[in-house]
Amino acid sequence: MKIQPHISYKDNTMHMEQVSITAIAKVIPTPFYCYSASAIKDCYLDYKNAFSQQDTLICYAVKANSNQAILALLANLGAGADVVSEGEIRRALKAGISADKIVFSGVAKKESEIIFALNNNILQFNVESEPELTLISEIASKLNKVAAISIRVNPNVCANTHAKITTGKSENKFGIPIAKAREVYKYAASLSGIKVQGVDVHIGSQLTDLQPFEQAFAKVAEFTTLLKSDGHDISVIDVGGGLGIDYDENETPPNKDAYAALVNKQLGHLNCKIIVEPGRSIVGNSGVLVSTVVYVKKGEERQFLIIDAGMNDLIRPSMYDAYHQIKPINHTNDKTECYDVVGPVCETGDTFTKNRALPTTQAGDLVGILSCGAYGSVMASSYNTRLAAPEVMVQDDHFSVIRARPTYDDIINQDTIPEWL
Ligand SMILES: Cc1ncc(COP(=O)(O)O)c(C=O)c1O
Ligand SMILES: N[C@@H](CCCC[NH3+])C(=O)O
Repeated sequence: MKIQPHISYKDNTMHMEQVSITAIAKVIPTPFYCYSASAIKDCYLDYKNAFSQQDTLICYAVKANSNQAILALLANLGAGADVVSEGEIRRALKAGISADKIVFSGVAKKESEIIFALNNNILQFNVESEPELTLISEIASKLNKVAAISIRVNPNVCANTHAKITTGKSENKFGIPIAKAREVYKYAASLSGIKVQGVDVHIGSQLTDLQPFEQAFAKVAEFTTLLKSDGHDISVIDVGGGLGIDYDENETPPNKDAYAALVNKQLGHLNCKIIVEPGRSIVGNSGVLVSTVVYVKKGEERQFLIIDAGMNDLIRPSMYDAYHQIKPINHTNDKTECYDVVGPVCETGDTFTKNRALPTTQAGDLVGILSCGAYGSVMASSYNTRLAAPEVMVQDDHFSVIRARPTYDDIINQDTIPEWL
């Protein structure tokens, strides 16, 4: 039985591609993240095919999952990168993504990061404010460099997603209000060390319908036409990321073909190079967080499945009330019971789901939390002095550890006790 393109049950055991997750858990203690290389590759190629009629660069949003193995896999396929820090630029370069395919987003680019990006000759800065523009101009002039820029416009569009991941409303910190952006382009064109080349927009993440994109892109199209009539040489439109995935079995977010067709319909006539910055829709459904049930605890009102993964490993449910499918790794029981699935962290919010019907489960059983490839391991912390879950990548019939579990010494020795104590 298939549960996701590269995840299925064979002999009642969950397999990722052809590898039994139980077999992995015999050698890697839980909790661990497990990713399918083929799932990532297929999602990237779906984008590539969807945009094959348009001059497009797919810049994977590194923040979604920045493991070097995933970046290298995407680099080998020709992907560029959307980055938001010097650290992510370093990761992308080290994985083999060339600088001329790197776009730098983010509201708080610091001087040192701008210097680093300019010295590495990245493709484009996505500028989010006037002070940032001034600073980039000053630094570029000093370094005798020219910074190619797009300005991220904020179209004030409702993305119909969770408030904490909505970025294109006027109350959000991102971008420059589209109504004010014309003046800012004029200012940008007057600055030394700046080459105005494009327009950028990103309205939020986990969008499950195309209508907000349509609204935003319509505004961007109209604005780009205006900029061109003002004499700006606009050759790039960066449409950001945000395409959602199916966390729930019943969800059917738009596919990449429909999304690409919309981009073409709204922006194709402008004859610009299109940059897309997908994160979640490339890696999200490739990953499972595998965990062991430590105890089954019967409370007065609830029954708790206490597992060895916590909110420090996967914060999405406690941070955004996010839904993730939870499945037994060994499906041996057709009877179901209702459980709250909780982790070991000393917070009531360390809850993955409440009152969910799951196959009857016992201590020692393995469970898989699905769709954890994006914004899972990258958002992990060592809260409660817990060791970061290792990461494993599967391809066909083999797997490799792509990030090992640190040791307690690794994390405890990061602290130093001042000698005066
Ligand atoms: C500027 C920018 N680009 C791309 C992304 C990637 O978004 P997603 O993972 O939803 O595709 C984000 C995250 O929301 C972002 O802030
Ligand atoms: N961290 C968010 C997505 C944020 C996207 C970054 N701008 C999530 O897990 O859904």
